[in-house]
Amino acid sequence: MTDIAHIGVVGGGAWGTALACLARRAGRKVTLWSRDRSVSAAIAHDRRNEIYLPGQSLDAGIEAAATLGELAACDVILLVCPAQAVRALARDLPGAAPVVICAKGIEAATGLLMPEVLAEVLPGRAVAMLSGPSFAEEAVQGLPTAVSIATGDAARGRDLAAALAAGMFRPYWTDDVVGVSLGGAVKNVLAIAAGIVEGRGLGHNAAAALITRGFAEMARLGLAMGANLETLTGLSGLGDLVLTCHGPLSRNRALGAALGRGTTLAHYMEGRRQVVEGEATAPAVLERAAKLGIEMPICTAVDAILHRGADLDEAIRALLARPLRREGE
Ligand SMILES: NC(=O)c1ccc[n+]([C@@H]2O[C@H](COP(=O)([O-])OP(=O)(O)OC[C@H]3O[C@@H](n4cnc5c(N)ncnc54)[C@H](O)[C@@H]3O)[C@@H](O)[C@H]2O)c1
Ligand SMILES: O=P(O)(O)OC[C@H](O)CO
Repeated sequence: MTDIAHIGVVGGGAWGTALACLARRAGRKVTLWSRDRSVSAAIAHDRRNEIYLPGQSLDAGIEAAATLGELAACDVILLVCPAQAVRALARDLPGAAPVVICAKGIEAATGLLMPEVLAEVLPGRAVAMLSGPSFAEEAVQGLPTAVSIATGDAARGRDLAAALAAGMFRPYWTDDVVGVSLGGAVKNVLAIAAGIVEGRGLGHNAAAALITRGFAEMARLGLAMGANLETLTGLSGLGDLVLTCHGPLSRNRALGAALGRGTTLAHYMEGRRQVVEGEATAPAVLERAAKLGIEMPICTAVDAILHRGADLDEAIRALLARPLRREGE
């Protein structure tokens, strides 16, 4: 039995709101903080989050915290903000409770995985990573969803899984923190590529090739960083890659589709409040890969299209014109 009775959620976006609902369904007391107090107030009082989860009825009993300090007595804190905001928010986390990072990305300024950022900001604090194929909209509707929770301490992983599991939400635990952190970050970059394939009308053959060769890139980097193959082929790696590359609910895929149809990045992002993690993570993935001498041609093409003005059709032609090689090489 878990002794995790009270869960703090930092972030009132789509996933923070969904995880707060899931934790309520698991019978936990839940307190949610959002930097926008009108969002947390609406979640708590109206059971709505029309900005990030429009049209969804939320669970009763989520309490709104006006300050992060009000989370000091929580048994666990779920950190559910964009990856690039994790460092700043972690600095302000109160108490000593374990932190479960639910952001999928790599810090652009440092090239660090999310748990590596936490280790710098909160040295000695217990940290876990939650990731996997999980559209917030589906999870909050009570549709079946399975995720991975990674922590170096197996007993803590089991307790966290037990504290969040309920009905249709099924967390697995693992000690492969690097694998779970990396899979969720790289899949966002590849989902932008999958969107481009769709937006450009490149067909189903291309979509399947993109997922397969994209996974090869994720696996090459993951293995070089010490991840386990079973994690990379699991929920947080291949599982989330397949979901995000195919799922119309993906914001990363939607960005790619818009680019494929000829929209510019700046135009697409103008006035948009929802995070598109792959955009900032693309160069960070490549920096990490370069340090290890790992080739990631699809991620390189995505980064060039996003940030270096590369012509989309030229980038696609260049990918297909790469030297032929034995599969698996
Ligand atoms: N939406 C999903 O289906 C889903 C599922 C699994 C994981 N995730 C991951 O969860 C993380 C959060 O995603 P989301 O879907 O909740 O995003 P979102 O765009 O719906 O909401 C982002 C939230 O973070 C807040 N925020 C943004 N910048 C901030 C800052 N600098 N400081 C404090 N708060 C800030 C926003 O106010 C908002 O509450 C991302 O890393 C995402 O990849 C999302
Ligand atoms: O909307 P996306 O592209 O950020 O994807 C959401 C989740 O990460 C899917 O697991």
